[in-house]
Amino acid sequence: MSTLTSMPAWHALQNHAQEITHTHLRDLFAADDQRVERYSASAAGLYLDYSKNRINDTTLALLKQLADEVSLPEMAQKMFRGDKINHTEGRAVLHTALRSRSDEPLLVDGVDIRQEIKATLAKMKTFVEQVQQGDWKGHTGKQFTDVVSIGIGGSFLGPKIMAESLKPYWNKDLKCHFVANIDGTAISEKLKQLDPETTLFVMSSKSFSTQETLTNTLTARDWFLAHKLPEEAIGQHFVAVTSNVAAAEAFGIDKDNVFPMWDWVGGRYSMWSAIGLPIALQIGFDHFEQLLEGAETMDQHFLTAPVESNLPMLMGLLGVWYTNFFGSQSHVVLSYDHYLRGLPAYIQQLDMESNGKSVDNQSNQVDYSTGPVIWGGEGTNGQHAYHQLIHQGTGVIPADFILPLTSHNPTGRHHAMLAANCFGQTQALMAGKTLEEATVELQQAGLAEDAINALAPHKVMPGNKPSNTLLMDKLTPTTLGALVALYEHRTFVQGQIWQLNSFDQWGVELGKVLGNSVLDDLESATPKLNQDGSTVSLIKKFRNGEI
Ligand SMILES: O=P(O)(O)OC[C@H]1O[C@](O)(CO)[C@@H](O)[C@@H]1O
Repeated sequence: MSTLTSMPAWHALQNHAQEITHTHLRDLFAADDQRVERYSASAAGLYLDYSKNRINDTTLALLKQLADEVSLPEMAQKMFRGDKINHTEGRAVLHTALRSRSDEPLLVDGVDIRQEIKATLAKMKTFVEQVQQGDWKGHTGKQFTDVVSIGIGGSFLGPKIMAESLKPYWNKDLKCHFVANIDGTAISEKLKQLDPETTLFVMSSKSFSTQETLTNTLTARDWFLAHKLPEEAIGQHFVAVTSNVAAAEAFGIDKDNVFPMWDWVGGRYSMWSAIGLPIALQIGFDHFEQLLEGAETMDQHFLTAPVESNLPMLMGLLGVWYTNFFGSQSHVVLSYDHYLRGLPAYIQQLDMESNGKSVDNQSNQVDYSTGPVIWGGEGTNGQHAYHQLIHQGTGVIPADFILPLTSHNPTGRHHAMLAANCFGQTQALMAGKTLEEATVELQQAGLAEDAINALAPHKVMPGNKPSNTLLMDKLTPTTLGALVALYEHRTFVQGQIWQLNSFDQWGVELGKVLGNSVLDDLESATPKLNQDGSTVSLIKKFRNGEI
């Protein structure tokens, strides 16, 4: 038995789950007209209603006890102060420092990283302003109209989704595009739309060794030079963001055009660093700073608020409650805002790359479930698709509903209808529809008894399906920064409970290595073909160009 599953709080939660599983959320609401007041909290411009969860005061007390037994508050302090909690890579985890305005020195290996962060932000600000004002132009003297950000994983999804989410704040004279995939179609389709004279490329790679990013950058460079622009123009049109400045220089990027980042920032936590340069180019540096400010406010809330009102703690602990005591294997994130349609994919990367692990911090195989599948999409679209499974499927799929109260595009009754659908879904998931209610409905519709008996069970909605509702006044850089930081800390909370290192990602490495050996076999005149039968057969089909 692992340390976690032998903790007193874990046992108490197991027993408590047996009891509460017989209680319906409907009854909990009926018994307590103050339930939403008691089970809601606000911070950093966000309001969390967690009353539609299968919890009572005992649940919360036991989850808090579990957090204490795994020393969660101390672990959070360790992360913020720069202890090397990413122990498998020997690295500190300091994305929080990127958005902190504190002047107190923060040392990593004897270096005060506050100064490096400040200097990099200043360099970003100058660059963004130069591009916006046309002081940094293309080689032929034309102002930039397009930015192509080339990167993948954490060096892609954060910038892309934040830029997309903040469209109302865009600098209208500049359009950021994003290319990640090694599929040549991605970059080819993008380049077809662009004029090299007015295009700026930002190459983002923490390691500066990622196959997709290096290859796409070389393709972009070839395209650029093929348009009769000289080699010496590269310096004006290509900049890089990396922690490996030497490799960027060796690749041909001018040293002055390299924006540094550091190994104490995980890729999926890096949009707050210079990896966020495309965001700053798209929305302006002031708005980028507001994004950081929103995140910093959430950081302080996470560090200081008691568990009962601590949004990341509550959301993280509730996730553990369902994963480990109700057998939930997935968690759905539903954005009721078109601009936030990409957020579920961002949280998917953040959470699944962080907590998709099965070996604990003591290097033992875990004997409990860890990170669930994170998925989701945009409301109301999902209501006409996968919500069916959430309502009437066999498992428990906890859901987060996210809604800004004010739209950036007030249009007739649209926003009220959007909100009504959002709230209505949480109500339906919670309350459901009983057999008696379904029967009465069908009787009122005039159906015969046999038909009612056959149909009514299909119309039963079990309800008792948990959800959180997250509201904000409006989607702004500040509230978005707080929202993303909330999910980062939620991921941290769960990783700590599960005793995982949420900051490495060894699992993706094997695929990269094998991919390279397969590539040799696809291209070599004398392939080794020493893989398994299936892989060899696939390689041969590719080489022959026919199935
Ligand atoms: O920024 P890099 O070093 O190019 O890495 C890109 C991504 O690749 C990964 O290492 C996983 O493949 C991510 O963690 C990272 O964000």
